[in-house]
Amino acid sequence: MKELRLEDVAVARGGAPIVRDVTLTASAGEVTVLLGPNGAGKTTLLEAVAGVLPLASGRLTGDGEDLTGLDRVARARRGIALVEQGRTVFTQLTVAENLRAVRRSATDRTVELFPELEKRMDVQAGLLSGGEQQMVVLARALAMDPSVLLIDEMSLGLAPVIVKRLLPAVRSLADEGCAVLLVEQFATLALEVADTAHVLAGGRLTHSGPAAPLRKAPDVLHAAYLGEAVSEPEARS
Ligand SMILES: Nc1ncnc2c1ncn2[C@@H]1O[C@H](COP(=O)(O)OP(=O)(O)OP(=O)(O)O)[C@@H](O)[C@H]1O
Repeated sequence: MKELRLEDVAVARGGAPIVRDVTLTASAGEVTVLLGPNGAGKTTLLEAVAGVLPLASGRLTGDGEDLTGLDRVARARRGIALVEQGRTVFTQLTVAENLRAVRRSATDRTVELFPELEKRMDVQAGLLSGGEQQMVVLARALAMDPSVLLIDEMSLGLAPVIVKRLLPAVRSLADEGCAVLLVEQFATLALEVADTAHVLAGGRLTHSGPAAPLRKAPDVLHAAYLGEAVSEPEARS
């Protein structure tokens, strides 16, 4: 899949509208970051894209094909993978077993991306550091060979120095052709690897545009987090 598109998407939880009017595209070869304050609806939106939650209205398409009516399994078959919040490794299994549970050859690819895991393959995943566990989670998602990777706050509970190690790996996945849609709380770090940025506040997009200008415009980002309608940073005087 080269292009995943959300058109006027609304999502509800327990009958309560959480996300509305979201239109955005995630393209192959790019990192699209979704920023925004806690409770804005970012997880809700990713879950709706993955098919965990239904869309209340709007459309989801992959290269023009309507995916809206497909369930999670059918979307996964189309190449959409979700890395959920929380480091969901099998703690009792070794790193290698965690990876092989998805695909036998997954360990080779993992070592390419995260050489530090090479010596940890026979260690129980539950004994790894948080950062290493997140590497295993990412590697498992990759083993499914997704064309669209949805990543929900992989940095939760991790130190910025670890996040700095993980985000370039996410960038390299996009460079290899994956369309990455990344939800991230470390906005500054995420913008460094992103091509396009969207800010979700109060369930609506308050900013959409290229990531690069936002790196130098914390005030624009701040306003978007507060839910204010904002102009493109380049357009400001
Ligand atoms: N299972 C649920 N049932 C009902 N409402 C929920 C449920 N989970 C989350 N919510 C509500 O939906 C809103 C959006 O939550 P969501 O987790 O999508 O936001 P988020 O932007 O990902 O925030 P965070 O960064 O805190 O994870 C919040 O107001 C939250 O209270």
